[in-house]
Amino acid sequence: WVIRHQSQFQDQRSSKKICSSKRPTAGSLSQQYLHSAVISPLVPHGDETFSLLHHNHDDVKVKLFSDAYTRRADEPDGVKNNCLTLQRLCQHFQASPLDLLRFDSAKSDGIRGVYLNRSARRNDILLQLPLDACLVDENYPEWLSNAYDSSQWATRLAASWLDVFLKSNTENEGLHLWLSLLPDPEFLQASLPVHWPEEVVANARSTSLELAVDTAYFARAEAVQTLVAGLRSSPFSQNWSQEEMSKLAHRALDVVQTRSCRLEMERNRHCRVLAPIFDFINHGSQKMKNDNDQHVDGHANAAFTRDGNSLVVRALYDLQQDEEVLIDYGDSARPAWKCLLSYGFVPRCNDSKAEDNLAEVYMMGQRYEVSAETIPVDMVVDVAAATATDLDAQNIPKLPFNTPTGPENVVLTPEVATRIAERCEEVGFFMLLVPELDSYQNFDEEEDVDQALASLAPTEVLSHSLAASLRWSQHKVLIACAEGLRRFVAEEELRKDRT
Ligand SMILES: C[S@@+](CC[C@H](N)C(=O)[O-])C[C@H]1O[C@@H](n2cnc3c(N)ncnc32)[C@H](O)[C@@H]1O
Repeated sequence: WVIRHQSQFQDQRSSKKICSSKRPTAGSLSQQYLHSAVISPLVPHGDETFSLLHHNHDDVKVKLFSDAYTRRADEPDGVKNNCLTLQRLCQHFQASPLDLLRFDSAKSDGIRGVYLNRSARRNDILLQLPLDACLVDENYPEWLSNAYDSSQWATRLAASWLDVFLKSNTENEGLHLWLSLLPDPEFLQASLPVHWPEEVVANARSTSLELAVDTAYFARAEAVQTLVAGLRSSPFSQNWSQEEMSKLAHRALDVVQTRSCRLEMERNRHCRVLAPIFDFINHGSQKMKNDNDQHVDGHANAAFTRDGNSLVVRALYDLQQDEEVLIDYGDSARPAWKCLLSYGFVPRCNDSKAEDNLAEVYMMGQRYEVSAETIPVDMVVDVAAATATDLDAQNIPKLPFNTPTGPENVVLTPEVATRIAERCEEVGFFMLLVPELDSYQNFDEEEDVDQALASLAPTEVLSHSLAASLRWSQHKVLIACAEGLRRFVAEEELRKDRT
């Protein structure tokens, strides 16, 4: 069992302990929700990642959603064939190989991605794309001012995207085709928590997400302001009202947020890039392994680098024909709340080796984050202080610590482990309950929750489902954590009996 520093997986801000001001305290937490809760129909079944297609309350809307997201209604004629579409993009952008990849949708959840037309060997080049074909944050349009700060790369890249988007009717056929294949703007927007109403963000039950959304909200407002000011002085200004310009700016930032990557350049320089074709590759975690340390379905099987003036994607292993190409999106895709914030989806994390994910637990008014295999030192210390008054130091087992800076003098007693396990189970159960019902508009407590969900627009179904997915993913972490702690307690008791 690993006790880790609270900050091991987190950024500085979210690693701070937060006294619960907004949320109910530990004692009242489950009581309050149990009181009015019913089991959520949005909770996924089995071990599958949550899929909208499993949502059986509004099949029509959900179907509509999946079509709209994977294929634009105005997709140009003659490019229905997935292989040909990608091949045409490769020709336009001088990418190679020409015919190795195709677009396809996963059978399980309908999510579009890039698949192999034939097998590939480890280290083979799956995609080589000239950087000239990409939008690079350094080459932003002249009409953008006030965005020279390095932290404003998203604003610069969004300006480049807007420039291409607004000119796309007259110029470059390849860019036009690429733009026509991008996700439907409304659904893209609905997938990103920065656009969600406060109560939907709260329904995901992650304080880290709530705090990060607050920060992202203000950063977004600033970026939109800069882009709109730029657009006003651009050649396109006369065509758009203020409201339309701000909507466009949001759309550009959504595209950049979910589809750009960071590339290391020469002399320790790096830049942010929006790379057509490459931007259709989905995320798989490099850390997804089973108990025997073998890779499982959905793990990353490719990686990208800059090679001279190209962006190059190579196979990490020997790959089969029809396999989906997956790259690891990096730190912004873990833990799950951060992936939701950044990319608008909740990643599949396997439970037994869930190094990728964390779940929050409030205990005694403090917030902690546990993973399936680790708990923070602070949590152990705080719970021990609250639990034990006369512990016999002789009987306290010393534990191995995997962290080099591990606090060797902190011990996890069976008593403390049991308290934490109980709390994890309690919060884990709470994650399965429907959030405050009044967040579903027009919901009368007497009515069935199905009815309230049926009244949601398709985009609202998406945001509510994603919030439910994050609750589900936290539930799995909490239950795995509790199971691990219970195992530890059982082993300790056995050991005590033997001695
Ligand atoms: C770089 S794009 C990848 C291509 C995208 N699927 C498409 O159809 O345009 C990133 C977006 O794809 C989706 N995505 C990527 N990896 C995913 C995954 N493992 N599970 C679910 N959605 C994923 C998310 O919507 C994300 O914002």
